[in-house]
Amino acid sequence: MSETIFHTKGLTKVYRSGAQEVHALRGVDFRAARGEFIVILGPSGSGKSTFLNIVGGLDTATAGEAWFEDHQLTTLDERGLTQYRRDHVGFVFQFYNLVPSLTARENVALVTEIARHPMSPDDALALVGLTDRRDHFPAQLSGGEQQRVAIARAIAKNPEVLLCDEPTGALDSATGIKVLEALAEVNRRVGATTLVITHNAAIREIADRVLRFADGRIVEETVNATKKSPAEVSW
Ligand SMILES: Nc1ncnc2c1ncn2[C@@H]1O[C@H](COP(=O)(O)OP(=O)(O)OP(=O)(O)O)[C@@H](O)[C@H]1O
Repeated sequence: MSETIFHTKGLTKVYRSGAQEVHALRGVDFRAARGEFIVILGPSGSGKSTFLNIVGGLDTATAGEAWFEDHQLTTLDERGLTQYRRDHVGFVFQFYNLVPSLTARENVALVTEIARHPMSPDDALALVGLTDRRDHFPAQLSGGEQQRVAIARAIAKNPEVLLCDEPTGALDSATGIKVLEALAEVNRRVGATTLVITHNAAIREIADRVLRFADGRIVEETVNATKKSPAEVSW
């Protein structure tokens, strides 16, 4: 059996505001093998982002366990979580959060300057097919190109894990496919274990495994015997 990189046991998250409680996660048991490409589907409010944020060290659990390799994330303090994120995790969100006054290469270099084992900004931009745009500013790039810069920035520190929350949510399908191609390429070439949250069920076909969340739980899991390349997917 392949090596486990993440696992969770009974992962539970309750948000409290005043007297109100929201049960965002109701006991999630999960395992990911190193290098897997996992797509996460499920209705709005089903707990997908909460789950991703906890395994990414951006949020903490109310109960249960979340492990990355032999680190118990649920016992780390703020400082430990920051270190975990810095050393191991790349994030890609729906909105790219690039620094407008910096070029593509400079945006990526912001991360490589503080990383322990970075690749060069040029190599990261080449992986996402943006070598010829590296001296452009974000305003001179399309939405899809900006998202590919954000992916280059996330992978330039050579993270073991790439966590993506709606990476194609703001993009049309042709542009979204280019972004997915960049993610698939990074997963293949760098071997980063990749989790992608999406509302777009067509994207399931490019995954090794698909998880469906509903009401704070994983209610369905599908293993794809063969996966498609992003270019073969349409929506
Ligand atoms: N900071 C918070 N405070 C209170 N409730 C929250 C907070 N963050 C999320 N929730 C609630 O937890 C539940 C799960 O939210 P979550 O964002 O994980 O769902 P999701 O499946 O990612 O939804 P979407 O697809 O709309 O992004 C929702 O009911 C949400 O309103």
